[in-house]
Amino acid sequence: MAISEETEQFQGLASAIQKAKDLNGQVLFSHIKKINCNNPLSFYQAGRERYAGERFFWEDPAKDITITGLGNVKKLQAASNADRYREVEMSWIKLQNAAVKTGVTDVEATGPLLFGGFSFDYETNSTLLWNQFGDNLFYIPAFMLSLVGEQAYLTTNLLCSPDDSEKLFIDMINERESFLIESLNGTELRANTLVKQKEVKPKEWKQTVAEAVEEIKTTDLDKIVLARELRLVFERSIDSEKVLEQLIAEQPLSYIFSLEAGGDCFVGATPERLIKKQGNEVFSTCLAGSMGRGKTEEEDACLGNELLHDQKNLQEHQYVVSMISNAFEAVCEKVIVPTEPKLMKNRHIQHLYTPVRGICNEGVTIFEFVENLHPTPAMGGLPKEEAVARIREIEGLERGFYAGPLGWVDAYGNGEFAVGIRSALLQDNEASLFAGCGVVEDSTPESEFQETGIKFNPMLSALGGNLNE
Ligand SMILES: C=C(O[C@H]1C=CC=C(C(=O)O)[C@@H]1O)C(=O)O
Ligand SMILES: [Mg+2]
Repeated sequence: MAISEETEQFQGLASAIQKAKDLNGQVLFSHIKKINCNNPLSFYQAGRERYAGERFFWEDPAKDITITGLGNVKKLQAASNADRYREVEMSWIKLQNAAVKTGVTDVEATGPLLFGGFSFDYETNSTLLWNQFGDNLFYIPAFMLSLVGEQAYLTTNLLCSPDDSEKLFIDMINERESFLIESLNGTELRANTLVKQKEVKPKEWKQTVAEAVEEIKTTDLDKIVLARELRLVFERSIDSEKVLEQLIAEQPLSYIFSLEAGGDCFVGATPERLIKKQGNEVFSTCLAGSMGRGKTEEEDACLGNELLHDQKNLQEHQYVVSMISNAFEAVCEKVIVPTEPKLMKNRHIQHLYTPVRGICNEGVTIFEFVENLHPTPAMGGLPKEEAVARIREIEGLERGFYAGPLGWVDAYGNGEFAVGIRSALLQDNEASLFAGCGVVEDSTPESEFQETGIKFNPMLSALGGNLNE
C-alpha cells in the first residue's frame, strides 16, 4: 500500500473512532481502492472458508456492475411488517450520516453499500425452510469487490466503537486483505452430482390453478401468480460457486445473484428488474407472458411471433405494464413506456418485455420504489392486496425470498433491485427450486404447469438436473 494512502486510511480510521467516542455509538468506516482483479467469482471463492454463510454475489445483465461481498460488519433486519422498507432505509441513513470514507470515494457501487432482500410477503411466518433469512436480510460487507465497467475496486468496511484502536484495525485489515489477495487464484470448482429430483404435489397444484381460474371468472380478481416447488437432492453439499459459474455462462441476459445466510444460500438468474435508480433516473421492467424456445431458428421465431400476438399472454403482460406505469407516474416528472412489448429471449424461455423509464421527483428513494412496486402483477397479481392474500391462502408453499426484491443500495442512494425468480434455496445437499406463472381467465392448468416446468430449467441446468421439455 502506498504510504500516502496508508496515512490517509489511518487518519480516516482515527477520525471514525473519534466520532464514535463523540457520539458514543458505532461509526462506519470505509476505505476504497482500485485493485487488479477481473474475476469476481474468484474473490467469492477466496472467502469460502473465512466468510462462509456471509457472502453475496450480484451481476447485472449489462455487466455494468458486479458486486461480491464477504463477511459483514453489520446485518440489518427490520421487523416483519409493512414498515420494513422504511425501517431498513432509516437504519441505513443513520449509519450513512456518521460514516467516514477514504480512498476513491466517488464511484457508484463502491464504498459503504447495503446488499440483501425482502421476502415476498411479510405476513407469512417463516418456517424451517427460510428461517435463516427471516422476513428481510441485509449485509454491509466486511470486504467487497466491485467491478464497475472495466475497473475493480476493493472496499474494506469497519464498524468502529469508542474503545477501538486504529493500530489494531490496520493490522487486522492488512492481514485479511493479503489473505484474500493470495487466495484469488481459486481452485477448480467441483461439479454437483444429483441423486433425486421430485416435483412437489403436482396434481394439487394443477387443481389450485383450475380453482383460481374459476375465481378469476367469477370475482373481481383479475390475475394471480401461483408458484410451485421442485426438490433436488445431491450426493454432497452443494457448491454455490459452481452454480454461479454455470449461471454466469448460461444466462447472460439475467441478473446473477447469491445471498448466503448461515449454512443456506439463495441463488438464481433472474431476468426481471424491479427498479434501478441512478441519480434521478429510474428504470423498471415489465416481464410477463412466456413461451418456450424453438429447437430451430424458424421454430423459435414462430413461437416468438405467436407469443407477441397471443391474447392470454398479452393480457398477463398488460396488467404489469399498467401497474408499473401508474406507480412511476405517481412519483416521476417524466415517464417513457413503449406501446408494444418486445421479446426477451433467454436460453430456455422467451418473454414479453416492456422497459419503463422515468425521471423521478426530488427526494424519492429507491426503497420507496421497492415498496410501491412490490409485488408487481408479474409476481403477485391484480388487485395487488387481494392477489397476495389469496396466494397466502391457496398456494401451499412458503415463498420466502423467492419472487421478493433483492439488490443493493449505495451511499449515494443509487442502487438496483431485481425480483428473486428463476432461483433456488440451497441447503446442504438439498435444493428447493421455485417457479410461478401468471394465472388469468384464459389459463389452463396443463399449460401453466408446463410453463412453470420450463421456468425451472435455468436452475436445473446450472445444478445438473434433468430439464423439462
Ligand atoms: C413468477 C415467475 O415468472 C414471472 C415472470 C415472467 C413471466 C411470467 C409469466 O409469464 O407467467 C411470470 O409472471 C417465475 O419465473 O417464477
Ligand atoms: Mg405466464
